[in-house]
Amino acid sequence: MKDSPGLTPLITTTQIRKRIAVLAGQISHDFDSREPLMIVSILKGSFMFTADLVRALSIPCTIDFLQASSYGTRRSSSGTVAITGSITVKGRHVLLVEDIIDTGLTINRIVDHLRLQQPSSIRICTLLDKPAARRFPCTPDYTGFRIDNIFVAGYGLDDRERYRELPCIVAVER
Ligand SMILES: O=P(O)(O)OC[C@H]1O[C@H](OP(=O)(O)OP(=O)(O)O)[C@H](O)[C@@H]1O
Ligand code: HPA
Ligand SMILES: [Mg+2]
Repeated sequence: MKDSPGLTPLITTTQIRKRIAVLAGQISHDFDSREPLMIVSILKGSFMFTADLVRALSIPCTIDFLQASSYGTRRSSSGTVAITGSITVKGRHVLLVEDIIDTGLTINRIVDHLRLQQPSSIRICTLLDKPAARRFPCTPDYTGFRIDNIFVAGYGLDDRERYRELPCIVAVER
């Protein structure tokens, strides 16, 4: 990160790649005997994780997207989640793919929103989990890395819309 002063590498590209291989193996095993798994990627933050995760799966899946936004240009949640996008999950086995679960507000709003359509099941896969920041309960079914209560960016995650393109996760200077 020579060109980005203030950024401390936290999780390397290699660590991410290896961890995704393990997660994809577990997911492929758990959903093996079911109908095609319905991947629902929560944008924007999960675009890179989703792209790498689905390529590592060995089971058939479909891929849909919802956008959920609550941080905007802040480093703390606004407390209001704007959800955009329309998908049909009735009768499907859904795997929500998130980049990070922080307070837990976004994932709770999305699960409530989708449950109204009566999917067969909803499971949650997150690359990062910040349990110390939780204000709304959530226990993900698949977790890449548990991290401390610090603001991070890279690999899809942003700090005021910056750094999404980085191939690794960095801690952002406060
Ligand atoms: O658990 P929470 O406290 O709700 O935080 C997690 C959510 O916040 C971020 O989304 P953001 O609102 O920044 O939108 P973005 O993905 O477009 O950056 C992140 O991508 C998660 O979806
Ligand atoms: O630590 C974070 N980084 C980027 N986006 C986020 N959204 C919730 N927590 C974070
Ligand atoms: Mg964001």
